[in-house]
Amino acid sequence: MSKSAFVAIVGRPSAGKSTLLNTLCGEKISIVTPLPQTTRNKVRGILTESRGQLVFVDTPGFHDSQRKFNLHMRDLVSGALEETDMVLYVIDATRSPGQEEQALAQLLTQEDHPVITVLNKSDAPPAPGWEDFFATFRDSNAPGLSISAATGQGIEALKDLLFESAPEGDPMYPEEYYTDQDPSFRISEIIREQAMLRNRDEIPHSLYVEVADLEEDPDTNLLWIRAFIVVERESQKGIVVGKGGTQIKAIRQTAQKEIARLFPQKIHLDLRVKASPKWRNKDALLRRLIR
Ligand SMILES: Nc1nc2c(ncn2[C@@H]2O[C@H](COP(=O)(O)OP(=O)(O)OP(=O)(O)O)[C@@H](O)[C@H]2O)c(=O)[nH]1
Repeated sequence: MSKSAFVAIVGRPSAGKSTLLNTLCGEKISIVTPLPQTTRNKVRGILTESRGQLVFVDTPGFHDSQRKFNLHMRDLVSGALEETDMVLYVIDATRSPGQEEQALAQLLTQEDHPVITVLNKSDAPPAPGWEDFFATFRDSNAPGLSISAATGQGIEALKDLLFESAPEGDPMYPEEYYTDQDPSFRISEIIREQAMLRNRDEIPHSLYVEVADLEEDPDTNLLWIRAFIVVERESQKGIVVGKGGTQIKAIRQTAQKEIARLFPQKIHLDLRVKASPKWRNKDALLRRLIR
């Protein structure tokens, strides 16, 4: 009988959840940047092997704060836990445990589902404090495993553990699927990754990407995409566009290349910047962005 499970990946911002999802599934599913809280949506990656199927839900980094934006993200984490069979708890071993980690660990001790805890970034020197942390925490959860999502170290052992702990069941998705995201979402995530990487110091979290139009021309085998990078303030538009448009051009070119790797068609990306004041406090928009 084969195994089948929904697995929620949880952890503090920048713990390496998206990198781990990509390493486990062998495809670039979730965007990865060095900035915390890059992941805003539940993203599914699917790993199918002869021993079964694991469907991963990549949750936003857990953040213990009252801001509206963070509250939405926290609801999303709790929601993701309800829908899953197992939890993969990712810890960044290079950062000492703090209050946030305690809060998350506490939340997970109340979990009915199996929790598999991994110490990530084992390729880098560990921070102090983890031994004490585990003395109070590890007993109530699954054994810890040292891994590196970046180098792949410990990933096979982790897969073994995940499949062993998964309940029996039939696959939920066809074998060839590795994600169930819709195309415009994947396109917007690729553009957002590039925009964030290139605006690191100035406006990291105050931008989102809207795919306004997707048109396919079967005669020329061209996929035409119009997308907007939306910033909070008029004054931020110039930063994203860059001197003489060099920055937006670079974002467009790199994103277009990345998108072309996912689709069989030739890609034309028309990319523009616009301002939508205070988008982060608008409830309706947040609900649409954080699905
Ligand atoms: N050295 C090292 N760096 C890693 C490893 N895994 C992830 N990183 C880096 O850690 C940073 C954050 O990685 P992400 O995968 O985006 O982290 P995340 O937990 O999904 O972050 P959020 O989206 O903010 O919740 C990136 O710069 C990664 O390259 C690892 O195993 N070793």
